[in-house]
Amino acid sequence: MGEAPAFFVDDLQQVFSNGFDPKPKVSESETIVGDKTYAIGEAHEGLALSTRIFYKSTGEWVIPTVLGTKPEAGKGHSAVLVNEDRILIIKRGSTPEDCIWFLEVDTEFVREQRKILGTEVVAWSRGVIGDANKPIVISGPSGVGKGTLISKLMKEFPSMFGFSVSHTTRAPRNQEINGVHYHFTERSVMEKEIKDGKFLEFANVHGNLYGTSLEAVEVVADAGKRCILDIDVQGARSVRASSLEAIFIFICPPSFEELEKRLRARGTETEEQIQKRLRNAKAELEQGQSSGLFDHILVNDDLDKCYENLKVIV
Ligand SMILES: Nc1ncnc2c1ncn2[C@@H]1O[C@H](COP(=O)(O)OP(=O)(O)OP(=O)(O)O)[C@@H](O)[C@H]1O
Ligand SMILES: Nc1nc2c(ncn2[C@@H]2O[C@H](COP(=O)(O)O)[C@@H](O)[C@H]2O)c(=O)[nH]1
Repeated sequence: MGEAPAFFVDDLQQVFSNGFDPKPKVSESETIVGDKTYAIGEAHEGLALSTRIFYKSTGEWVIPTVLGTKPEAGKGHSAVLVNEDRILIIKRGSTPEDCIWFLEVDTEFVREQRKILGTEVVAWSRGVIGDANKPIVISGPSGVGKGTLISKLMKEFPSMFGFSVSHTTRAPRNQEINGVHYHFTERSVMEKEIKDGKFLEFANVHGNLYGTSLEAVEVVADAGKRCILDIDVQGARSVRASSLEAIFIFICPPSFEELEKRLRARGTETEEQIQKRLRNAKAELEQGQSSGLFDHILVNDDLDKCYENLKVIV
């Protein structure tokens, strides 16, 4: 797959064998990936880039399902196939933050989505420069809404962010899937793996052992995504001391009463566990807000507002 390099075409006027009538494009690039040709077009400056796929073997054009945020057209672009599975788009005349994009055409994520949706799929993600590529560490007391915010981010930008799946010795909750939400493990096994140097960080949290394996972070990086870690304040401190350069965000509740309300309403802990988590929350809130460990502190009062602020940071 992907033997042919991509090229840039200005004012493409091509007519294709199946009579497909391509709308006039200001410019269009074509990238050959195996049997398929991905045509990425720019109709007008400011409008989103369009994608069509031409099947050489059948002579047909297909409009794929497009995931992720599409880039806006600029003053033309160049396209280069990378890793046989994504097309690097370099926009002309754009700001440094907006000039590099990737169109995933055959990544693991795209292949999975193709199966789920039963259609041809491509996924856009913005290329990142400098800080924008750093992993994101999200901490805050239990029940503040870290998981909720991370889920929203992953749902809106599925090809951009990847979740670091932690190990834990706590029992799975209903709906939690081993390998997706956590790697659920025995304490003795995890302790051995910690001794063997397999963990970036680990901590005793609310009476259980939690930790981020080096592999969990590598899996996300290997998928070409930006890693998100949901870890407690002790873990954040360990990551800060490690060689992993990350952005640290602390999420606060609007009040302690509201935190308690959310934790109870979630209905996943016993009364004893809730009390333990609330006791620990007091210390975490003090440390989180005063230690200088965190680059950003967000108050999760209104969920949508907090999410918008999170998006601005990341
Ligand atoms: N801004 C918000 N307003 C009201 N409820 C919220 C808000 N954010 C999250 N919640 C709710 O609060 C509960 C706890 O949220 P969530 O499970 O995301 O917390 P968490 O910080 O990930 O907790 P833990 O650290 O224990 O995993 C959930 O029921 C969620 O729906
Ligand atoms: N230090 C680490 N803390 C972690 C990790 N994974 C999760 N956590 C934190 O644990 C608590 C409780 O989580 P819950 O799923 O049992 O509610 C929460 O604050 C998480 O942020 C980890 O790998 N390392």
